[in-house]
Amino acid sequence: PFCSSSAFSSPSLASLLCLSPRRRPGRTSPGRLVPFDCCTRTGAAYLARDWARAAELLQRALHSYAGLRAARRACAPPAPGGALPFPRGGPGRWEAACLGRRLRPAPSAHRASSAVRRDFERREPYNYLQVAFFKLKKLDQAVSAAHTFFVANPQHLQMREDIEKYRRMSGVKSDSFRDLEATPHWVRAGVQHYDADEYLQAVASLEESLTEALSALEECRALCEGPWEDEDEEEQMQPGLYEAIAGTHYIQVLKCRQQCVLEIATKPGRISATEDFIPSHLDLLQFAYSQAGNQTLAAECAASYLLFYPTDEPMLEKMKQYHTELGEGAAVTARQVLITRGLYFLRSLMEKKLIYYAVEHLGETFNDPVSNSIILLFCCGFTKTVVRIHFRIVLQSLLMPVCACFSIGPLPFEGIAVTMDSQQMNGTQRVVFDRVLTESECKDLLRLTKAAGEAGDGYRARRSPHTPHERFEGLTVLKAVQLAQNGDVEWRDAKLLLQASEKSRKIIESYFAPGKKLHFSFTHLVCRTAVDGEQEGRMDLSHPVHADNCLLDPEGQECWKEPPAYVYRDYSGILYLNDDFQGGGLFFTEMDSVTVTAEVRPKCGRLVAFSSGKENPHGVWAVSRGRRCAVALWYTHSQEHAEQVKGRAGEINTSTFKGDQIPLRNSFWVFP
Ligand SMILES: O=C(O)CCC(=O)C(=O)O
Ligand SMILES: [Fe+2]
Repeated sequence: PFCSSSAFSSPSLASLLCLSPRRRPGRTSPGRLVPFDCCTRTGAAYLARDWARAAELLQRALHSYAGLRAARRACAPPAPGGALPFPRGGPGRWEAACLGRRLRPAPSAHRASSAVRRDFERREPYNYLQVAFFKLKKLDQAVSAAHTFFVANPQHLQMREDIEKYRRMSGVKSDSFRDLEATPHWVRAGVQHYDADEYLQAVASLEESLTEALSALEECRALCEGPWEDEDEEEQMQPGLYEAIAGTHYIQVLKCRQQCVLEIATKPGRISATEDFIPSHLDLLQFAYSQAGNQTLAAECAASYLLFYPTDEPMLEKMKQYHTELGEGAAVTARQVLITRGLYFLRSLMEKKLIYYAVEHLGETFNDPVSNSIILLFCCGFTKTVVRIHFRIVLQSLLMPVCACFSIGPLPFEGIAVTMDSQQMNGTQRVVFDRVLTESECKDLLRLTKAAGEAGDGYRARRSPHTPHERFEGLTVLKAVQLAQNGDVEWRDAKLLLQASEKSRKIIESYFAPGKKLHFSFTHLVCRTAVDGEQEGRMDLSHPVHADNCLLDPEGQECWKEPPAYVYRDYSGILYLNDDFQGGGLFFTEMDSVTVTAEVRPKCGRLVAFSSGKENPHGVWAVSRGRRCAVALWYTHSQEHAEQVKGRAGEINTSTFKGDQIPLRNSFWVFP
């Protein structure tokens, strides 16, 4: 009955759904208030008739809006001349600091256009919410949303009609007609008492609502993940626990909990039971207790608050004050029941312990380029084994946003991004990483390619082995080192080539084969240059379609893993250095060698990596102008086939490496 509902014809539809361009919502993390003006996505979901998503986003926005108002209320400075002393810095600063503490992202991110604010004041989102719930066949929730809207908009004829329809519907209970915005009596009482300086009553009400919030959160936890391990036990931090909650199950737990908290937040008679609610209450409580003269409990609330925001300066300051007031001997501890909550909220202790655990147990895998993700997974309760199993699936999945709540220190290879994974490249074992090299590193390596043209090995600027329309210059690592020793190229550049190859090796190893060693098989710096005057009507490729470790037979749809193919190569990588040329894209095909499944445009710092077998036939489009340079890398699991600078360069003078060797010491390059 609601297709013609007011929700679809409301004049403010455009503003609520943000059909006009609007600033994107800020990045958010769990446990933090989402700016309530997150309607761009709501609008998209709504218009796409993705009711579940629309309902979720609307609820989240409503919840954030409520949180914002609560924060404003709680942060309103005390009236001048009242019983309270004026806080330091004056009321304006106090309010700003208080809001800053409560609202994350920053208060400015919560600013919404006046049209959207008006819509929220008029409870417009409930109108959309009722449609979404109705479509989702969640009648009870649809009715309460409709009722909530109607309470604030009794003149709304369309809604009046809708409400009547709901009333006549079988399966709709009369207690479904709830006002979801009605403030529970004890919250109201708490606020009133607070305002009236009746701190003791305020304390009682606030304690009651805190208990209520905790039990609501507890309910979600129990509902979603079963009983907790004994909170007091140090074992909690042991890997065993994470084993127990690891894997896909944990993803489900996280999803379930989010959903549950959301539902509770919009239940009638309940304050929003998010975790942010707890520290806000503790802040109010510590103030109320101290005003009521109970410094011990005030200090306990302050200590509990610090579990959530351990670096909050005003609270640390107060804590100091309480210590002085109570005397040195008095033990001030946080509330026992809040310890896990605090941990949960911040995850800081857990995070640290897990990182220590990871450092200790993960060894080299930990030091890999995607260790960001590994640590995040660890923080989310994943074990080493599970990390391995779920590694690739999990990276792109919901876990990333869910877990991205920790700030972690600088990591090796920080800043590298996975731009495309196998799925996005329509294949298996394919990936594109970006930012593996900086612009200046690309420049330095390009300088080396000049030497390749003059004195490089292999092709020495001869015609390409693949096409007469391009020149091909190659420089092996070995040759680069020799040239550096002779002073023909800068030593620093040669070393950079070694380092870049090692970095790529680590990246590829940890992405595709964590825990299993990958050795260099062959490495060279290659440039392909279009030969002027030979590009007209060109139909050939710069590099014909092939697989790297077998002989491709497109007709037979086979790939023969036998010599002369380099059958021991397991993974291939190409680290690109530039993009100032025409053509030259790398592409992947099916086994038929003609059906293109993915393309990669080279650019500085981009590393494409893939398994070297028949699952990855690939080729390079003709380079029709300019010069295309890359480091081509092949890796093998077989130690026997490991490329050794030493083995093949007997004449290398090892003294060159002295002192210079440090950055390469742990690399897989084998020096004398
Ligand atoms: O340079 C490229 O993009 C790919 C080269 C390649 O496939 C090869 O050398 O085997
Ligand atoms: Fe290749």
